[in-house]
Amino acid sequence: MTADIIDGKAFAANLRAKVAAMVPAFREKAGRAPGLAVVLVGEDPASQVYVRNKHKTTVEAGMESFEHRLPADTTQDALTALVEQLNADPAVDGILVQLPLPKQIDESAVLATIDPDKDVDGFHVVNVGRLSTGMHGYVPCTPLGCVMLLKDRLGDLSGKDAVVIGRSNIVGKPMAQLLLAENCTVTVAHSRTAHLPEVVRRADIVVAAVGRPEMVKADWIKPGATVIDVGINRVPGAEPGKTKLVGDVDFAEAVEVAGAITPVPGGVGPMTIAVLLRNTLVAAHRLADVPYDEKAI
Ligand SMILES: Nc1nc(=O)c2c([nH]1)NC[C@@H]1CN(c3ccc(C(=O)N[C@@H](CCC(=O)O)C(=O)O)cc3)C=[N+]21
Repeated sequence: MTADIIDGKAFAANLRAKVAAMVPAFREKAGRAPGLAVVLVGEDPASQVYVRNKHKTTVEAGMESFEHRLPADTTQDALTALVEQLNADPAVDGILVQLPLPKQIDESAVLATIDPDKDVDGFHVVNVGRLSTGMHGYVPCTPLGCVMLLKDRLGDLSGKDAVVIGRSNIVGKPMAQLLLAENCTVTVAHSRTAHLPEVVRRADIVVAAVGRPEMVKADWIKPGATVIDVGINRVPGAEPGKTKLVGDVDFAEAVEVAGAITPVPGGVGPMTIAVLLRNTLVAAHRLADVPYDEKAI
């Protein structure tokens, strides 16, 4: 049996449309548009593509987009000063500092400077703490997008066995917290996990976020399981000089065993940006004291 393909691209387009539909009422009440500031340090080509996409989708949703591009040799102090300026700017509801940052910059120090109430990435320790204690804060966009896809597919996730492969601060750990909050039994596996294929084979839900191209094979997957592939790996393509994107799951194999699976591209990636807009909309409501119905999106 072949798996259903989870169309993250379509789901994300729908989510963006829902966000956009809520912007006019916010503008009416607050007298301004929701605003998202994106800070990019350096010239990494992949990061430039993401930042351009974020700008485009933000504007399409009727929000204000503030782009700040700084040179690769930017100092810690200069970046901190910009973040503080954005913290103080009433037109800015959400701040995203594109990661990774150049070597000379202490990433966690920069994230700690962002006002937690404008931290739409959910990377500030205050929001990490809020998530792990069940308080309202901001949840990282990629894992929140994964949970939306899972709930859309499976409904109630209570009692499901979930295995998250990867323990990063931006995906693996918050993913585990979110699944726990959905009453899953959660295992966090990683590069040192013993008998990884066996561990993954127990799971009703597999979330692969390790950053290794096509690592998860068909015989690691329980037949009928739901597979969410967070990996975005650029590898050599069929023709010389060309590249292609693949996930952390060997899609061609896994699609024959799984019940449902996200493709790469067109799966989790587009969800990340849609959730960023959703988080910015929520931040705008909270900062402007306009009531927001958490059940809306
Ligand atoms: N502070 C911060 N927050 C982030 O959320 C953040 C970041 N830094 N640094 C980089 C990663 C990566 N990321 C992606 C967003 C969208 C796609 C996406 O839309 N991908 C498309 C394909 C895009 C392509 O073709 O290259 C897809 O999977 O279909 C991918 C990756 C957000 N990130």
